[in-house]
Amino acid sequence: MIPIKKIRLRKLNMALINPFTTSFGTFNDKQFYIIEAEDEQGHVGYGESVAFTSPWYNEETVETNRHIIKDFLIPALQNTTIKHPADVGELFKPFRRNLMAKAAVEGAIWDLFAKQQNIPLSAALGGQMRTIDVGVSIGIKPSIEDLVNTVRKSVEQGYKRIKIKIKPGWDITPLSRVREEFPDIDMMADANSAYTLDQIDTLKQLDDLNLTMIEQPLAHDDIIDHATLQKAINTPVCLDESIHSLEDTRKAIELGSCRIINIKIGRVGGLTEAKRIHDYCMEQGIDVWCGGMLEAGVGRAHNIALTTLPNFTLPGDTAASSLYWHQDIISPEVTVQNGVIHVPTKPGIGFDIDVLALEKFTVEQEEFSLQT
Ligand SMILES: O=C(O)CCC(=O)C1=CC=C[C@@H](O)[C@@H]1C(=O)O
Ligand SMILES: [Mg+2]
Repeated sequence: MIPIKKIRLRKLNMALINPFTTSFGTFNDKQFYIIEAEDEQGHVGYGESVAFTSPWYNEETVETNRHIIKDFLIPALQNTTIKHPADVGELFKPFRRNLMAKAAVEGAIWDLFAKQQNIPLSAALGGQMRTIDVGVSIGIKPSIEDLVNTVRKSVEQGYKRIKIKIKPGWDITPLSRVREEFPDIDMMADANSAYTLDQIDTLKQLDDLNLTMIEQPLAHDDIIDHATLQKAINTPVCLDESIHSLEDTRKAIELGSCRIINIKIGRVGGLTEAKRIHDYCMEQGIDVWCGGMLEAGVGRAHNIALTTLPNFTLPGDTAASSLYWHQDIISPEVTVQNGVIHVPTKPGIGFDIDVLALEKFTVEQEEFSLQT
């Protein structure tokens, strides 16, 4: 039984070190919710929502998070006995989608559970890896030289994999230049659904670049055209936005839509579903890696715990805090030594919360008492 006395919603606003460009424009800072679940003994579990302030990645926003968590998810937890964090997903099933809101609340309960059991979150999930390999994600750059210099810096920092964002008009030429400069690096491209099958000839040219994968080249809600594309190219297709559940995963694999899956805890509704997808992909021989959503330290810590599961065979996007934040909300911050993160062994997410930083970045907070 996981007794929860109160749940706190904190809206944070943190300035990004590097602006993040999406189809909605460029973000210079990130607003997001941290969820705190506290028990009678004073243990506090932390979860982080990865929703942005605009619905460019999926249908959720910071504001929809508040509405769904306050008006549906917390009331669903009232007068309910939660025996294990895996029960939370079942409880939230009647509410459609809003997976990032669900994942943030479930994540706080997973962290609280692990702290109550006095075990690391990684152990609670069944993970055993003591170190994890990580890569970096590089956005669209103003020039090819700028891209090459950014790749060089990341390689010198020892990152195990370089992910480069592409779009029509910024694809084969910049990638070829990087490959020319760095013939042996583990390089992948992320298209964020910028292509259609009309550009299949361009996508076929990726096969000359020895990429480890092309991530989400086609529509965000497609697995049919991705299956057509995967049959036409040798480069493994990796799905991100198309996969929201174990069921989506099963269908994509049956159709041959991909050979790799980027698992993001927020996109699939939480750690329980993320673990189910991991386990199914392991049975089916599909490699997985843990994607990033520009998380602060709490979300980063959850990603690290998940990535200790055995089928996370490919470097993920959980890079060091210092690539994103002037100051993170955890202590110590996430650091990367030669492309490797050492998994924390303390109970729960394994990092302390930097309470002063948390307060400094909190722009709003609400607290709800729970009868569980
Ligand atoms: O957290 C990171 O550094 C990775 C961020 C990142 O690459 C992405 C975040 C959200 C959507 C995409 O733009 C992209 C991705 O495809 O994972
Ligand atoms: Mg992606």
